[in-house]
Amino acid sequence: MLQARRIVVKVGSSSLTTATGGLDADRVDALVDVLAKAHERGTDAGPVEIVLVSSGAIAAGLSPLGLEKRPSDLARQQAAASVGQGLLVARYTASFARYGLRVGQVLLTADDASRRAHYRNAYRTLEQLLAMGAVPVVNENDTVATAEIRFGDNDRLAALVAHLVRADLLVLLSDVDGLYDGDPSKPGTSRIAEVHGPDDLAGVEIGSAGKAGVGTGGMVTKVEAARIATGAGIPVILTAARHAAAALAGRDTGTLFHRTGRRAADRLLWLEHASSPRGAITLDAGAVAAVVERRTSLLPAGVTGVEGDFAAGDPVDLLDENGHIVARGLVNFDARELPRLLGRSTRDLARELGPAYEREVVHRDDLVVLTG
Ligand SMILES: Nc1ncnc2c1ncn2[C@@H]1O[C@H](COP(=O)(O)OP(=O)(O)O)[C@@H](O)[C@H]1O
Ligand SMILES: N[C@@H](CCC(=O)OP(=O)(O)O)C(=O)O
Repeated sequence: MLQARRIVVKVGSSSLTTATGGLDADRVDALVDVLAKAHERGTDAGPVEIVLVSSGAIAAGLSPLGLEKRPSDLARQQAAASVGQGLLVARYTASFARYGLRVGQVLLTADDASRRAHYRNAYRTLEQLLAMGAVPVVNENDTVATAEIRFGDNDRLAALVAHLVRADLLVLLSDVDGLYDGDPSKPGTSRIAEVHGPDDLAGVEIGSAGKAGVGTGGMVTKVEAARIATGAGIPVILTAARHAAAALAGRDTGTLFHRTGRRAADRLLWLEHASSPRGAITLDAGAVAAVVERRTSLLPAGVTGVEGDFAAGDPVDLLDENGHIVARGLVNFDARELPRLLGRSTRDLARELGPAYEREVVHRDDLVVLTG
């Protein structure tokens, strides 16, 4: 951990704001003190780069808009996020400036991150900010994210950002100092120091957000984030924001999730975990075998059915003839264009409708096979 050179740190709303809404400037400063010092201290191999994934926009916007608690409707959440994100970044800008550090705001949605051009842009911006010594402050782009394209929780976003920037470590900071074997507010529960894989979670009661009322996903989304990151080869520390200094100094704190896999850095992890399908395409048995076993592109000839109202570029699920999801991909046609192409060879389609119709329904580079 001490040798981690690139660290993604995610901080939850409950660690930055008061329960009634409003930023707690002292807590923001305390977090920035820890991050700036870790950056300055560096490792034997060079400086430490920090990417901060910060929640808190909605919570920070509540009291300025006269809202007493997090509203249940998306429109007012977006209004609160719009006001709160500005305040949040202004606070970080002032706080990091005490150390001569610049911050750069990066707002992402689940939807655009799984698209090739947007994914590359996000990657390039983050790399460039780090190369210039700035601290990227990432959040979901709440004001434009509609219900279908929302992450909703920043834990998963942080895991995917860690993968995107090829981080050495993901630190999830919350109001609780680790994963407990049951509801931590109840007596008799204890902290789990290390998780080596799913078996260590058997019997653990993983609950939703606590009483404070500003957090969203509770432990469910943190454990899911840890699963995504560790599966992609990135270890995760989950601890309380007040223990951030200890965690970054490599001292034993919170819960350490060991890596379980190693996965090449590509945007398909985003397609798998971040996108919500806008429709479904049914494949015949030959196309299922081609896509799942031979990892080829999906051509119109192998498609037997289309559901949903998607547009070219949207994520769709690919189903076998029994309706089981076998893959997810970015489709190259609008839903209304597909019915007349079904079962036809690309050569026929090109001859009849023009070369634009020679394209794959889903290109293999835009396709992730879902196992299990
Ligand atoms: N098994 C568990 N171990 C630890 N915390 C848990 C567990 N189950 C539920 N929780 C709750 O999850 C809360 C943290 O989630 P949340 O409020 O969403 O945090 P944040 O705003 O930091 O993302 C804790 O305060 C705790 O009440
Ligand atoms: N994008 C939202 C954060 C959503 C979220 O995941 O919140 P939290 O559970 O506090 O990490 C915001 O800034 O309010």
